[in-house]
Amino acid sequence: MTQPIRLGIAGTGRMAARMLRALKHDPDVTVTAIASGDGARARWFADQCGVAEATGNLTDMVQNEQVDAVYVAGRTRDHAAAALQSVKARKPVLVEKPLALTADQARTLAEAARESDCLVMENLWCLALPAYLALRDQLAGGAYGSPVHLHFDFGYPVQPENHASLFDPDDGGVILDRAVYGVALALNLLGPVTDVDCNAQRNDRGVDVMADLRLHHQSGAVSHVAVALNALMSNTASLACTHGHLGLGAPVVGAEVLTASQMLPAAETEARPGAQVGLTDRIRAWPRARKIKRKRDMSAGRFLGYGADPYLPVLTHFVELIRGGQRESGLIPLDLSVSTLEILQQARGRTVEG
Ligand SMILES: NC(=O)C1=CN([C@@H]2O[C@H](COP(=O)(O)OP(=O)(O)OC[C@H]3O[C@@H](n4cnc5c(N)ncnc54)[C@H](OP(=O)(O)O)[C@@H]3O)[C@@H](O)[C@H]2O)C=CC1
Ligand SMILES: O=C1CO[C@H](CO)[C@@H](O)[C@@H]1O
Repeated sequence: MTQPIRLGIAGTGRMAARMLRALKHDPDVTVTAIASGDGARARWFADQCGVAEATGNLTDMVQNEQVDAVYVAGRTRDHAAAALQSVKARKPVLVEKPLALTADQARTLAEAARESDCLVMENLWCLALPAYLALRDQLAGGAYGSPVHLHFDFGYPVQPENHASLFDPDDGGVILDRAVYGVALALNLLGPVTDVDCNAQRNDRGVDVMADLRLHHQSGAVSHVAVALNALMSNTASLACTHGHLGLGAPVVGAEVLTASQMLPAAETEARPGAQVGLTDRIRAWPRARKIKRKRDMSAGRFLGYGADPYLPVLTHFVELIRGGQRESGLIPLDLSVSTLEILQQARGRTVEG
């Protein structure tokens, strides 16, 4: 029988705990060690989670023979350095989103990964969800024509007292934390970006809490990515194409519903001056019929479940890459992560106060 991958986790926060919960559903992975900036905290966290090894020294963990691969789950500002340590030890590493704090850090990490032939993948977990894969397949199939406009919004209110990292001026902000998903999807679906505009609201510490990004793609398409830490948004994605529309239902980060509707040029009807009122017009004039149609439209959409936990598809993908000796993910390539960070950085720098 194949032995489970022995994973070391660098981090003791919310996401480290959340991923440990997801991993309970994955018999292919066992967590053998925890690393933290603080040894006592690592021990406490490991004890809470039933993990044997704990250390306050990340180098010790990545070099530990009981660790085959590493998951970097600490603060965003520490991602690149932690992942580099893993690359130096030639251990495959899954790095929380965003891959790094800056585009330079991301590029350095990507180069090191390629030079060392070591697998590095950003945890852009949504891209591995069945609904996202189906969206890409539908678009590639060509039946909806060419993509023209993407709208993606992700926001719900969170309080600084419960989410210190998100509101830390050296680490957080909504652009890095939440726009990362929409920007990665936009690049994935609509290709390279030539120009970025951004409007944002900042709190009294200068942290961006709401942002509205507009990406101009080389193809001529436009993406609109809106994100918030201070408001509830629709949490949906909507892709307008020349021959139809594809959409991801709420919650877009974790979507399980794909909607689709086609409108082929042949379906366009000409206005017919003086035409008689037909059956269709009579039905349309009946409010009850419109209500039934609306109910049907609202429930339309394919349910594409992710299984027991939304993080399982990306974990399964990571394990498959390791088992297959792959050095990079085709689904979440490093170039995508680097380009995403370049855009996030431009948006952060180019922000016009809103
Ligand atoms: N993929 C996803 O869906 C999500 C990803 N993330 C990403 O995960 C990363 C971590 O986010 P998250 O786990 O929410 O952040 P947390 O603030 O919960 O934890 C981050 C780090 O802060 C330190 N820390 C946490 N709590 C305490 C405490 N009580 N006392 C002292 N230190 C503490 C720990 O450092 P140490 O490791 O040194 O112990 C921990 O690793 C971010 O990069 C974020 O973008 C976040 C949420 C969801
Ligand atoms: O990446 C993320 C996914 O969703 C979280 C909340 O549910 C965000 O805050 C987070 O950073």
